Amino acid sequence: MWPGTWRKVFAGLSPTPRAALRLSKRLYGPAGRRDTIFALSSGHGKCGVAVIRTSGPASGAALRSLTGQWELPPPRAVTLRRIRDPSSAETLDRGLVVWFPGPHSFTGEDCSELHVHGGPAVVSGVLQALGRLPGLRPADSGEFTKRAFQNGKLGLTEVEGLGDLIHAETEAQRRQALRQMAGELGRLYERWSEELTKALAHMEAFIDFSEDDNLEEGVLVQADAAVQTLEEEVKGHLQDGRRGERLRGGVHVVIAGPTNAGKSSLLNLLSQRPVAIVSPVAGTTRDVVESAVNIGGYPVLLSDTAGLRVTEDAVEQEGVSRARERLLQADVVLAVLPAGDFVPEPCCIAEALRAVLPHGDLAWRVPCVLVLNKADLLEEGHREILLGACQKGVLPPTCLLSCKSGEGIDRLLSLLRAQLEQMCGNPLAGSPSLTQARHRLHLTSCLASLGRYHSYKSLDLVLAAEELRLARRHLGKITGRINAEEILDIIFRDFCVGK
Ligand SMILES: Nc1nc2c(ncn2[C@@H]2O[C@H](COP(=O)(O)OP(=O)(O)OP(=O)(O)O)[C@@H](O)[C@H]2O)c(=O)[nH]1
Ligand SMILES: [K+]
Ligand SMILES: [Mg+2]
Repeated sequence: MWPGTWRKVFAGLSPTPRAALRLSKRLYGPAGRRDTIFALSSGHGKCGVAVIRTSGPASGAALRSLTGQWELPPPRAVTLRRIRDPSSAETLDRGLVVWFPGPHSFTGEDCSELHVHGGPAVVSGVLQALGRLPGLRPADSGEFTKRAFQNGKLGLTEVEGLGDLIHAETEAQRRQALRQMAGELGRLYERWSEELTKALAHMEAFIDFSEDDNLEEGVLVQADAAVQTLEEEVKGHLQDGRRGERLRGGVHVVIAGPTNAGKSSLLNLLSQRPVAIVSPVAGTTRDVVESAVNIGGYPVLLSDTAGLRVTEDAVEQEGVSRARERLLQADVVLAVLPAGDFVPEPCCIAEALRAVLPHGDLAWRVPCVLVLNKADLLEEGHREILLGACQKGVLPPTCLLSCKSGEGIDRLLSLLRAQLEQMCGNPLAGSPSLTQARHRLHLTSCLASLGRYHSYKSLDLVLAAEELRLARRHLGKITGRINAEEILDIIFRDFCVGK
């Protein structure tokens, strides 16, 4: 049997304001307690099933109001219920409901989920009904995740991993995000933080008690050794060629070469759609044309650029200077040359490649793949001459390609994949990579503090200990153990509503 007040609410009778306030306090807790938030957690637009989530102390009451049943479903079990508008008792849908009493929920608070039919009218009907319940309000972007963090359910690096998982577009990105979300990166930083704490404790003990004889001699040496080991580890972690960040943000591959080599044709071939204009007119491409593609599970941002040549045309000159600029930002260069230019005399390939690469340097720090395009136009026997020439000497990995017939595309893809693998690493192997510029910033500051610790340690132990404390603070900012609202806002801003 329901309590009398409940029966009144369910009968659609509105209680007096005073009684309503009392009722609301009984059901939803006293004012000043945390709001209960709700949002559509699945994607927007028409879909088969939409998931609406609530989190906060009034979640249970909201579920009771919407299902019209006093009895809450068993925890974490999916139950079919009629979902109704509490004020009019009108049926909005029949759907699945799940009750997650805190602390065993995503946010750590009482949570509920309503799985309803994904039509816009059903979804807006349920959202409006929720909005009319006392103590409930629509969630802000990332608020569910923020509450999970504040209730200790997730560390900051895990939160970032979750955000990356939501945005992951390729398999390698997904693997890296899952690993970070599972807490591996966070645990690494926490271990470092603990080691610093230990070293700091030893130093402080020495500072405070070294007058007494009962302190071991080796305490300071031990702390110093621990700091040095840590320093090496942090340095190694930072010198990872930005693999985690590259995998997260995409590898920048720049297509460059002389006019009419087939650069735009190659962009279109790799993108599998006509992204850029292709024409027999030399100097067709002027702006940098970008296209995001997935190559072997790695995210790649391809840039097609203006053909490199000396020209009187002011617009084309601007195109060429943009191409040069983009080349300087490349992670990998795809240099495209027309194969026919180098037969039967293949001697000047290196010369032509130098004209493409920055500073005319074949040993430039950025990896390069050489594409000899329009292989379909080669005469019999010329392929062998070219391939033979490319295997010798200073040239980067080379492939003969025809954008027209598709010949050679498999070899090009495998050359590219090899470069990407080397650059991004295997996200499942080895120690986890740092994935954000934010991590790099704090780790660099941490190293700087450790460096100052070394300068101070023989002069002033108190100052040296202070630097260890600062180093630990920098690590803490990565995992969120130091409560800094500004870092939180930066991270949660990237989340969408309902996450
Ligand atoms: N036969 C043959 N023609 C090709 C091939 N690739 C491109 N072409 C042709 O070569 C011409 C130039 O191709 P684009 O892709 O516009 O060359 P581009 O390097 O982007 O040229 P610009 O933007 O002007 O520097 C077009 O007519 C293409 O159809 C190929 O593999 N074989
Ligand atoms: K062209
Ligand atoms: Mg072009």
